[in-house]
Amino acid sequence: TEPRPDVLVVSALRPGQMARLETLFALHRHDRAEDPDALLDAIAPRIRAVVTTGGRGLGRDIIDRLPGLEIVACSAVGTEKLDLAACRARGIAVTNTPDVLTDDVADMAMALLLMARRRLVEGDAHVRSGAWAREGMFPLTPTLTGKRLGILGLGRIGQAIAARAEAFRMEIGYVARAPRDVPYARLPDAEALAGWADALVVATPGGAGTRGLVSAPVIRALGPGGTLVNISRGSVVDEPAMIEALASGALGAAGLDVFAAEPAPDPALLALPNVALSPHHGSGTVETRDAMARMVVDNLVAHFNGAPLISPVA
Ligand SMILES: O=C(O)C(=O)[C@@H](O)[C@H](O)[C@H](O)CO
Repeated sequence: TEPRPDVLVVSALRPGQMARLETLFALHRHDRAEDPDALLDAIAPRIRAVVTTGGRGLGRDIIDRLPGLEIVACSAVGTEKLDLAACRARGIAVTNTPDVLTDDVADMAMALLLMARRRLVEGDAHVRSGAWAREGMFPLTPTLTGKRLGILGLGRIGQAIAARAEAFRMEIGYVARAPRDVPYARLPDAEALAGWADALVVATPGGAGTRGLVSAPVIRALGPGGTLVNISRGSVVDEPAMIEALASGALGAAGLDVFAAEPAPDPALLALPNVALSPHHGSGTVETRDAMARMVVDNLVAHFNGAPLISPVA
């Protein structure tokens, strides 16, 4: 029988799919190694595939030490922490896990929009602290119904957010590199979209191409009554400018699932009352993470069977 291909696990998948990997491949646990360097020294020439996650990624430091690497399978849709250029240069295939997480991430966007705009975190505290009985009713908040939602990036997740916002009877506008076949207003750039919208959701990929796209002028254009939601990557937003605007009232509120520094965001952000926070959990459901893990293993099986990959990264 053919020896099982050697696979390096840089970041583990859900338990069920790890068990499946164990049966299909010879696993080498870089993520558990006491001395990962020594492990690589011992097995590097044999490694044909790497398993990783979006948060961990994979850099040249490891890629360059694996002469026989054929495929990198990543459990995430966002691949900005993978050195795609290094993979492309060597013809190494890369796969990610789109589609299976779209609904959960879109739900998270709507949840953060409601939490921030209806001030649900503060309202929860108003009840728990006894302030409701002591001080009376919580202040009124702005509504969502009939308001304008601007979506920055109308890809799969952006469109799923739009579908949900329609159910909330919001008017939708968007910015995208190319016009989409959708019944929404297309605005020329982020600043115009922020000026048009009551709430702005960031749904672009991360990486160099979108770094600081939500700049200080964009945040100013969204304004004191505006709500900013980010379920993409912290790098897309000029975070110091956002913190300043939230503190001064130049920006009304924000709902954030991603940050410039994870897992320890800027303490100034954590102290602001008009921000709803979530620990990069957009895809954080059992069902979705299991589906993402399954997709990683399915891609590896397809690769080693010489079949087309399920979700190759272009
Ligand atoms: O898919 C993505 O791009 C994500 O951000 C999340 O679904 C991942 O869970 C995260 O990258 C951690 O691996």
